[in-house]
Amino acid sequence: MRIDIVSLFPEFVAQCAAFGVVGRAVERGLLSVHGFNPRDYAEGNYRRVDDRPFGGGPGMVMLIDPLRASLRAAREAAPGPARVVYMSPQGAPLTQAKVRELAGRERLILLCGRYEGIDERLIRAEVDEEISIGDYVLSGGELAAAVIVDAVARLREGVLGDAESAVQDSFEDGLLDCPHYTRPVEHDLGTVPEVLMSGNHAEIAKWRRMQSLGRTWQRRPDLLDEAALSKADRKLLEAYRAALEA
Ligand SMILES: CN1CCN(c2ccccc2CNc2ccc(C(N)=O)cn2)CC1
Repeated sequence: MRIDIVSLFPEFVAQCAAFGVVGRAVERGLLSVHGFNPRDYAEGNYRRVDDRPFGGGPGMVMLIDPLRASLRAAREAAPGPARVVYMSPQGAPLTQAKVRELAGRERLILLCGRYEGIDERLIRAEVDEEISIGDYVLSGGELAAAVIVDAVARLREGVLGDAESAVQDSFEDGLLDCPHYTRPVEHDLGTVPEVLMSGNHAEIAKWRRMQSLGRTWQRRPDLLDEAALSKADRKLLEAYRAALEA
């Protein structure tokens, strides 16, 4: 998979692909991340990439042509169609389902806005979809792009070993994750739930599923569509609730 980043600070995003599982994926050639800086494609001796907004108001707006030239350079840097994604507060909320869809593509171009944003005509002509990583404002789209790089990369075949498998990830099945424990069993901060020491893998799986269901119900009821739960899941959630009242 190739991901191109159009940004005034491309090394910022490239750094996010230099560590951990994503860094290893890049080393192994499963993924490549390349930066394109609109300033390198800006005309004139001031190499302007922004200008004042028509209609007045504070701040500056990114100019069309340096961005358009950067996007063209990114497209031409490698074969094959690329999906152009613009990270902005006006985008569709990023979900794990959307991450899975983006991870299925061979090429992405992530467009990072600075200043007050980008001339709308460039967005309409070049952007395939706008995505927001949450309802808050960042000083630039680079952190949002880094989120997409990480979330997408870890779903690519071969990136995560069995040990780190994304399959049990929370949100993979639409639920929050269960609690995790490791050594020591006895600690002044408490002990480890008995079931996890039982070696009974069916019971352990049931306990973990119950915890995921219960925590989702408690913390993110918006994620829990109780109607869509299997009978077994509904029973587990009942057991979780009953244990709270006990
Ligand atoms: C002071 N201005 C800085 C630039 N910004 C802006 C405006 C338009 C596009 C990109 C940006 C870059 N910022 C982002 C980007 C994404 C997210 C997200 N939620 O995904 C939050 N912020 C508007 C505000």
